[in-house]
Amino acid sequence: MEQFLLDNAARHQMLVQRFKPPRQKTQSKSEASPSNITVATRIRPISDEELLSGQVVAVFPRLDSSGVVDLHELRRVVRGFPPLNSSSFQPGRVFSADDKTDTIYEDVVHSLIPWAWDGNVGTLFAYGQTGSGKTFTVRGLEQLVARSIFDGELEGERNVYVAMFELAGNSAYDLLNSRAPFSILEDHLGTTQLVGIQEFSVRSTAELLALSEKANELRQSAPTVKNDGSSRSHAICRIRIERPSHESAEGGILYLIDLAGSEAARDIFSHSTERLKETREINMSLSVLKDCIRGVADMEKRNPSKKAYIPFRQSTLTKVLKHLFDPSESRQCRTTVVACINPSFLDTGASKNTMRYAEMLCKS
Ligand SMILES: Nc1ncnc2c1ncn2[C@@H]1O[C@H](COP(=O)(O)OP(=O)(O)OP(=O)(O)O)[C@@H](O)[C@H]1O
Repeated sequence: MEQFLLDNAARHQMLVQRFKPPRQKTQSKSEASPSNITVATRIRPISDEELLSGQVVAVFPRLDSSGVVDLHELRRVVRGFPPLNSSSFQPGRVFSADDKTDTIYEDVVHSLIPWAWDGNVGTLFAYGQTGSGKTFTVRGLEQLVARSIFDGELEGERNVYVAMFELAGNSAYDLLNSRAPFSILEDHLGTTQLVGIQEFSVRSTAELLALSEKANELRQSAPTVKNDGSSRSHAICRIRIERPSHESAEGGILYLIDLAGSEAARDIFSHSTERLKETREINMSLSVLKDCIRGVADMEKRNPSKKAYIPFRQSTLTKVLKHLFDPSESRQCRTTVVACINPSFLDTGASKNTMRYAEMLCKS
């Protein structure tokens, strides 16, 4: 299929130029949703390397601020010229290739900071296919978060503590302690404890960024078909914010989560047995996470008082984030999901899946 697309790149571009978008009937619900989940989609720029290899852009946000994204694929036919198959999505607040990380921060992430500062739980997930820009986005956001926390605009005194770790399969590694393994256990009160992880007190933006840099160097990566430096683990930065006068109370928490990239079946044909197992584990944990986020969104929307079954015990990632997903938890949580998209016409299958999921979260 890849070769077929590369051979027909010029036709793809010609048909895309002729495309006349139909009127969209429904409105995007992104931030207006009453749910505590904000959904955004970031379409990264196509790289020079991708252009040089003959790839073209297939994902286009409409310019009319309707929040609609058009995706175009060439259909393979037995006889005649391949026609264009176009589909459209409303995957939340849309950020295009020209939008900087600062804009995303201001629009959908910044509000999580005072929320956590006031003792609540704010979580940011970057989700998407391998090579779609998750690490780029989360690292950029981490810097802006670090500045906001210490720029003096937030009221009151707080102690800030940071832990950074990665989850690979059922294992957890401390990224601020030479990747030392640690355990994830539930205590007698049902609270998830990260047993043996090191947490550091930070007092300035520079201290927080230095820790983030250190953690990033230790993160597990391996080449995938789509990304030479692909992250093969979920990386989690946990920022705990404690009021000195309320040390016994639970502090606010901010999680910044760079999820491992999912890989499509056609991209894993050359993997070793170990890499296949790793990919299966990543895809499984992403699937459980999706079910959990969707479950919470559904529950909030349909009947907040009725407890629903949310399968958070089925993966290490969702066990760590139990407070988000366990219906018996009482902490106030707000979540932002940034769905990341590689705009290349070679990645349309994954891009469709990512946008469908974002769309579903907006509608739930
Ligand atoms: N908004 C952007 N602007 C410019 N370059 C970007 C942007 N987003 C991503 N890139 C570049 O695209 C490549 C892939 O991005 P990145 O490594 O962040 O993907 P990923 O989704 O984290 O991949 P994986 O899941 O495989 O780790 C990198 O070279 C990155 O620098």
